[in-house]
Amino acid sequence: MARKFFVGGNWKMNGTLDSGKKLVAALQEAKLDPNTEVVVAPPALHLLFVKELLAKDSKIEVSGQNAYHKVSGAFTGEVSVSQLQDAGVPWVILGHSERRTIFKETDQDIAEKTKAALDHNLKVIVCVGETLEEREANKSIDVVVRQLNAAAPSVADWNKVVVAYEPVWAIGTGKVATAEQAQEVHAAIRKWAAEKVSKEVSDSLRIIYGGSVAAKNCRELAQQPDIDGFLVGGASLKPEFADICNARL
Ligand SMILES: O=C[C@H](O)COP(=O)(O)O
Repeated sequence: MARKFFVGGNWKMNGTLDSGKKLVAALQEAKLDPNTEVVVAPPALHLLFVKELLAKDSKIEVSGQNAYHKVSGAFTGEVSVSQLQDAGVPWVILGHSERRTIFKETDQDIAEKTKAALDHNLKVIVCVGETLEEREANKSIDVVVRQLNAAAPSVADWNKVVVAYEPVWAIGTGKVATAEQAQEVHAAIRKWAAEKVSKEVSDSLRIIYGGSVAAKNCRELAQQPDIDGFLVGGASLKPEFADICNARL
């Protein structure tokens, strides 16, 4: 089954309203591959502004970078899944390694958030990936499988999920995983899906790669059989993001 190429731009905690406006204008002017699904994740404060700017080009959707699983209440500083739904934000990134490492989110937290997001009709980019220490101990696949096993019971409809493999050691470091290293883990994720979920889900699940993706390395990665797109950090703030969206052209 052909899986639609997916490229997410995670702007993280960067930019201003003005720089967001310029990024949107650049995307609207770029000639993007119509066979690529493009999603951008601005900071929470900028989400609605960017969504409104993009409305002229409905092909590009917006995503939250995180959400809290409770619907409402005394959770100062959080944005809930239901608030994203209410605001018409269709996607949310969950389990990003910066949430796991800096903000100490656990596999259980991410499972709860995933369930809540899907229950509120959001589509979810679930992130998994190992640290450098875990890779050096040959535990990359064990770690990713552990993270997926924790999230899987929360998923009733895998069509609403994209899995992002993001080795922590490759994020923002300029050390991109080689195409072979990334493909090996992506193939293991697809095998996991076939065994734990179903062959049908395994065939259709989009597994995207994140970690220092740039215009100069995206094409080789995009040619791997189990790499269905990218989650891009730093380069999503630059004009080269359009080239990354067009990696399969
Ligand atoms: O969400 C994106 C990833 O953390 C990758 O970030 P990066 O492209 O800056 O390495």
